[in-house]
Amino acid sequence: MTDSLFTQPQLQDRYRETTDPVLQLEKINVTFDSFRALTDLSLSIGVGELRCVIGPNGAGKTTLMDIITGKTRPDSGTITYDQNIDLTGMSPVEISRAGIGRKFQKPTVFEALSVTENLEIALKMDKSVWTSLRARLSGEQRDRIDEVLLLLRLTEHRQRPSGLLSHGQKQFLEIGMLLVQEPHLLLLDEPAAGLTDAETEYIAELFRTLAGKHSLMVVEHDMGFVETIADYVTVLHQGQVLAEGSLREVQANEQVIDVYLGR
Ligand SMILES: Nc1ncnc2c1ncn2[C@@H]1O[C@H](COP(=O)(O)OP(=O)(O)OP(=O)(O)O)[C@@H](O)[C@H]1O
Repeated sequence: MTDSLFTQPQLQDRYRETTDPVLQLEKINVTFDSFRALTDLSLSIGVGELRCVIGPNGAGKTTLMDIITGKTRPDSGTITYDQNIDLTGMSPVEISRAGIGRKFQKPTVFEALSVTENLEIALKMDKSVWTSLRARLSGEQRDRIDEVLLLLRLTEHRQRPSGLLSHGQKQFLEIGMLLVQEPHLLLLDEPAAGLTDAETEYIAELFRTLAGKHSLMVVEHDMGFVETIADYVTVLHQGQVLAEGSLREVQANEQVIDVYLGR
């Protein structure tokens, strides 16, 4: 089922290998007043990779997502998406249209609207809420919504006002709102926060399914969840990359143990 939804190749896909970077950050610096939130940060994420970013509070994880999505402008450095798109001068809307979707930690669904209506709005991000609700969906768009409802286990709740969903269902709906837009790169901030064990297990399985067809960058504190999903982990500390590698490798790193994992 996911195959038909997530294999809409872009023209350049056939020239890409999974080792090619979908996102490259080089020497990014971000300063708030005189505080250095990111310092000379360089990071590369491969096509189809599932990357986890971990690190203590204040390490710069949210700021990292903010500069990728255009919410915050870096003072210096370059951000290259899909090998030749320079994100540094683009607006958040342009970046989203280029294929980068972001899910914030707190669900931000339209609570008065039904589950399906939320997905319809997400499909037509370029229109206002009411215009998009009145606009007719194509058959293909309806199919895509149905597939996402099924994938996120929301089919039987499709007519319910979203405000009546559980916290986990709202998180799933928001992930669905990203998926209907078919992003190439998904940025997810603590997607497992507040989920039940069963929901966490399902979301881990879902992310593993999405990886390969999408690239994912997941910021997460729950090490059990990171262990289940991550191929490769980046540890941030004080706005810099402290370590990178498999979870086992970074867990064995003395500096990572000192500043984040504890002894
Ligand atoms: N707009 C801002 N103005 C001033 N300082 C900021 C601003 N945004 C972030 N900071 C500071 O930058 C540092 C990095 O913050 P950031 O939110 O990116 O960290 P984080 O790793 O996401 O932390 P957490 O795990 O607590 O969410 C923090 O010390 C924070 O106080």
